[in-house]
Amino acid sequence: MTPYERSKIILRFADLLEKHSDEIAALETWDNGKPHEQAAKAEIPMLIRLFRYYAGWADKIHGLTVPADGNYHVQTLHEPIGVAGQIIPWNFPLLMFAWKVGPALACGNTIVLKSAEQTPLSALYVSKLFHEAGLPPGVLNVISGFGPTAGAALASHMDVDKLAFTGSTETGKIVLQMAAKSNLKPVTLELGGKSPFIVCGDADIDKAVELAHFALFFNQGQCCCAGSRTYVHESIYDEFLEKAKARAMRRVVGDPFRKGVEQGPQIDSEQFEKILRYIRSGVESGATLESGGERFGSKGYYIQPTVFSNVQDDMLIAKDEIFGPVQSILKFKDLDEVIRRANTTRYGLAAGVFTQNIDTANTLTRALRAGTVWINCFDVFDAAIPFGGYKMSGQGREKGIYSLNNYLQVKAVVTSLKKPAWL
Ligand SMILES: NC(=O)c1ccc[n+]([C@@H]2O[C@H](COP(=O)([O-])OP(=O)(O)OC[C@H]3O[C@@H](n4cnc5c(N)ncnc54)[C@H](O)[C@@H]3O)[C@@H](O)[C@H]2O)c1
Repeated sequence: MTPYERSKIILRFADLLEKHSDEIAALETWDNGKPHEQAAKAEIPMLIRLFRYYAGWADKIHGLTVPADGNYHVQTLHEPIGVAGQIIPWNFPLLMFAWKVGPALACGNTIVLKSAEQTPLSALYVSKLFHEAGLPPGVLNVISGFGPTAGAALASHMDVDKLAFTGSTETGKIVLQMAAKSNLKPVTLELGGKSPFIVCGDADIDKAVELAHFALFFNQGQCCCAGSRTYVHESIYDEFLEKAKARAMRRVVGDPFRKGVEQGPQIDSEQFEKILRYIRSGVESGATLESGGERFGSKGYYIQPTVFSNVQDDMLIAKDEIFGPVQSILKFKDLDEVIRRANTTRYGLAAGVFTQNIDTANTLTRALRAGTVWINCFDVFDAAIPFGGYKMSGQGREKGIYSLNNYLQVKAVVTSLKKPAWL
């Protein structure tokens, strides 16, 4: 179909998302356990915005004419890559669906998307809306299934032309190998992180406390880019710590459908147990437990908002991705030191910088080895902003203009010219 027709279908889909946003937000909370207010007020609007953004791209994708030596007319065609295989995780079921499906459809591909086994519900529901919007049968295929079977089948399939994966670094390595061993399909990977959140001595402390809290605890701490290493300058460390602890203790945990609740349960028993093991490891390795540290209540996979101080870089809680509501606060003395320490990680997804000094901000921006640097803000996920990791946080970028290349082939067409009027 023409790009304009594709664009109109995606726009109609966005309208349907808007129309059904109440039940979609409820489904997302049922599926994942995240606070309903978060799904309704933050995530569903972002979902709709992202599809409208990519609807706008559908009819603006084109190649170039290229000047070359000799009597030739040279052009590039930007073709759809073909069948896109997409594997997504459970922490943001619909946003991850959008980051994958939006650009792939805008570029004219067909899709087989596998949702995470913990959260199959909302992706199925919105796919039905896509068909209502006029997407022909067979273009978007959503399957529910387990990783080592359904996911592996996609990664190693000879007729899948491109693979986009979001999940753990461990699984990312497995699917990359599968792609290499099958048909060498290109792979984009969005993987784990251990992002530093750096609070300089001149920062607005109250704002920094609130944003550091948000950076870590948002979505039950289940964010790949969570600010999970809070580095605080020694001159403000004590004040920051007291306030960060007080903020964590005020965090409202409970039934995600209840108004005002900030934190729901973790996704499943496996993650719940893993987080509690990391909390025990923090205590055993000598970090100071300032607040939380235990299960919240006696029913469901709820965990108390937990804050550790006196965290050292070589502790497991400072090195591994915990993926839970556990904030680690570390002290630093000077800029060179914090740059070195922030970069000493196998990950490189994101970083937060809090300072009122533009020179400090500029120095840190260029020195930090991370795919996103947020300055005096965090978790800004506009559809146009590329997202992805350095090092073992992944390969390639999603969102924005950068995602289009993931779903296109470039064909060079060279035509011999007999009597060119000009070259
Ligand atoms: N970078 C990002 O944008 C981003 C976003 C969300 C989550 N994550 C990362 O994901 C992790 C948590 O999610 P998880 O536990 O669901 O990760 P996971 O890697 O186990 O699962 C992610 C997806 O991969 C599938 N999968 C699992 N094993 C597979 C296999 N052998 N072959 C093919 N597919 C397989 C799963 O079914 C699921 O759909 C965290 O480490 C987090 O940082 C990263």
